[in-house]
Amino acid sequence: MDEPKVKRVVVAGGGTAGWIAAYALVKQLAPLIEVTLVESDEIGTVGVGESTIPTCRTFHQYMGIDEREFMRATNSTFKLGISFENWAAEQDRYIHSFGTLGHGTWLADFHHYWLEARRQGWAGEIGDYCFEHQAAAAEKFATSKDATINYAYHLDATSYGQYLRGLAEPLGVRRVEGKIREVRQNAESGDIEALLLQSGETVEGDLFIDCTGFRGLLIEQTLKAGFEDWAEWLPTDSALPVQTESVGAPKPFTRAIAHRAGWRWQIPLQHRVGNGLVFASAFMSEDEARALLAQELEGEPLFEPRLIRFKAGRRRKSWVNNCVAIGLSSGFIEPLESTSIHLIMIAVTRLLQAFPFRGATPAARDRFNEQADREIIGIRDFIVLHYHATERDDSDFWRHCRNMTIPDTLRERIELFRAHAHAYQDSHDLFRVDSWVQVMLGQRQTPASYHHVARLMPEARLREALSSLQANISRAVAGMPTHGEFLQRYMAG
Ligand SMILES: Cc1cc2nc3c(=O)[nH]c(=O)nc-3n(C[C@H](O)[C@H](O)[C@H](O)COP(=O)(O)OP(=O)(O)OC[C@H]3O[C@@H](n4cnc5c(N)ncnc54)[C@H](O)[C@@H]3O)c2cc1C
Repeated sequence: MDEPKVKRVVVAGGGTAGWIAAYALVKQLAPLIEVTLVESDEIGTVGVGESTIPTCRTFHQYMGIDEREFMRATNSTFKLGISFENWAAEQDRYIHSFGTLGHGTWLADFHHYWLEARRQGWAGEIGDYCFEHQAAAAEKFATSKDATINYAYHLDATSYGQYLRGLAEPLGVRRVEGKIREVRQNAESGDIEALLLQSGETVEGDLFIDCTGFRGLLIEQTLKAGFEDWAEWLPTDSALPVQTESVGAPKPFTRAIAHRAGWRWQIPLQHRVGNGLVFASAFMSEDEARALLAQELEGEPLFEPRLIRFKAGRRRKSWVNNCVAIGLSSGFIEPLESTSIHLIMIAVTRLLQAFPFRGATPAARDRFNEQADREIIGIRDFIVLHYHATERDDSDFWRHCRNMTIPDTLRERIELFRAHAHAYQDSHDLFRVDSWVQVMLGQRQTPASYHHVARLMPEARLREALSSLQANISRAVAGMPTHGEFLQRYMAG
């Protein structure tokens, strides 16, 4: 085989996206490629992004990351899902867990049988039939060789970048500190040839990964990929993150607590809690948001919250010429279901699988962009569901969300669920049927009917199946340590 044409890879940006990309590229493809990362200490990183989903574990396994070492370095805790509070109605709560709901059949998923049991009047809540859900509700956690538990992490974003840097540099990633002043393109092809830094240094490359965050220095400012704005469906556009001291034992779930113009998060780490208020500036001023956050914080703040403005939407193309945008430069939905780090990891995985050793072809770029589009659209719909399917009527913000026109793709899903309890996961969808069901039910979407096969099951058999499942899960959860106890033991091990 002839020598690869694409050998010098330049990663622009050293936030979570930049260091994930740099580490993965060098770990998997060196010495076929050389990786240089350019980051600016003066600009810094967005500094948030601390809640993940279980795909993070798979990615870490591919990358040979040791769980204990990573958790120690990033003060991580375990996460079993998200507790949604005040979403469907004030004082309401449900958990979207990472678990599987009961056991369905090939004809009908579990929730159809559960709906029949509810009709008969004796079934518990849907979460009673899910191990991760019950464990989260009881604030328990344990991993063991005998039983699987589906989990993710809460991590310290700054330490995570530093940890990955510590893995990447010994493998050969060259880090250049400095501000990119100009991007040099080939006059004919438009391909990027080099980054010119303020120091006068020039960093040349064959393939450029734009991880410069919201500014999209290469993909947008240089290559004009275009941005599709989703503000009509996702009205929040501002966040006030702040860290506080821990109060109490860390919970094995993220809290997403809705307020009158958005929501706030609580992410427990080993050494502190990450908090933040997300709000829609059209419905709440910065001063009001600061006052609300200060009033609701549970621990002592470790610094003054700083305002982050963002735009929900996606880059029209993530891969243009010889530049691939990964991370916030490729789009941002909003952090409600903790999907951004997943999108970084999946984009890096796709890039590794389709690495353009002989130069980027239009077919490779189209395939990459098509996959990225489909996935982010599926996530967008899932997030919009939380805002739109609500009974809240207590503020202009919630009335706007209830009444807004939603994407057709989501409207069809909601109609299907309401009419037939039908939920599905398309091949490009990140979220499984169990996730759609938990959120649909949590947002009080009551199906008018369900698969009649559930009615064919004799009541005694259905009762026996559900009761023993619930009892087995409860027994297992009762025997588990609390999340705090397990964490302490695991970190000491
Ligand atoms: C409020 C909020 C909450 C979030 N919560 C979550 C969450 O819970 N879970 C989750 O998965 N995601 C979350 N995210 C998203 C997550 O923060 C990002 O996906 C992640 O941090 C990756 O960011 P990034 O690396 O793309 O950009 P950044 O962190 O902004 O990094 C950009 C990098 O580019 C460099 N750079 C920029 N311009 C130049 C230049 N001219 N010269 C040199 N270097 C330059 C910067 O110095 C920096 O190193 C959240 C985002 C927000 C806004």
